[in-house]
Amino acid sequence: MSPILQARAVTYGKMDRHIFPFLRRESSPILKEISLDLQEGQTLGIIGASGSGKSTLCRILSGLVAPDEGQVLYQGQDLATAPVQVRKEIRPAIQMIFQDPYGALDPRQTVRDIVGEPLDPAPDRDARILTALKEVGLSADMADRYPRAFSGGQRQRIAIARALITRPSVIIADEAVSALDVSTQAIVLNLLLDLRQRHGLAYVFVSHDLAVIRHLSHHIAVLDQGRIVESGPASDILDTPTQPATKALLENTY
Ligand SMILES: Nc1ncnc2c1ncn2[C@@H]1O[C@H](COP(=O)(O)OP(=O)(O)OP(=O)(O)O)[C@@H](O)[C@H]1O
Repeated sequence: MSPILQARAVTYGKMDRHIFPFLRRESSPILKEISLDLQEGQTLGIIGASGSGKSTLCRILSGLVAPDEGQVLYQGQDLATAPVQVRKEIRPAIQMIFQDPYGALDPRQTVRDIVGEPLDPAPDRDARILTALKEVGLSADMADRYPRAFSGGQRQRIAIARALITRPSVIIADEAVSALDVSTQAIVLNLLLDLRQRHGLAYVFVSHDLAVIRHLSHHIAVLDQGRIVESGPASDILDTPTQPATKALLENTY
């Protein structure tokens, strides 16, 4: 099996150049030589203490931010240096879902506009919006309402519909269920599992909740101060951790 998404020796955030460009002070990078593979149709769980670099890694894997060193490869193509046409084709294939279903949706846009936003104008646009809503269990009559009319779980479904509409192969979910109450979490997780099965999606799934990670992940990578200190099959990492950082996470369920 060949990986669909790979990080190769990714280093990011080496300098405080945004604050004092003239000083160019060397600081410890946020991410250090990160290498990982995401297999097609599988889930890679990412765990790590607060500030270990999980959100930064998500932004880099999604192509929103380019690494300072190293590469992110989608089907072997470098997100940063592939020809423009290739990058244009890759962009819709990797989508992100964020933690905050309230903050992530523009309150002034209808659900139709929010879900259709990643699509270029196309004759089948409206039909695709309604299909995406149906995929996440929302009905067509919800399309003309505004986010404020929905519960947290429904808003996260809207965010998932928006991610699905470009027919991605990879979804990167950064604490995607953390803001939801436990029973809504279970419903949204089962929806994500169902979509993985139906569309052969691969997920990078960041969560501080190890039960959630165990439920979803085939493989797990443990981040500690910007480095991957341990990675492997989910059951190995969770049942027989070898690194102090992993043991601390398991003991504290931070
Ligand atoms: N824009 C930025 N400029 C400077 N430093 C940043 C920036 N974003 C994040 N950092 C720093 O990078 C480190 C990693 O942050 P990141 O948000 O990726 O960690 P995280 O593991 O997702 O944390 P949490 O679980 O608390 O969300 C932290 O030390 C943070 O202070």
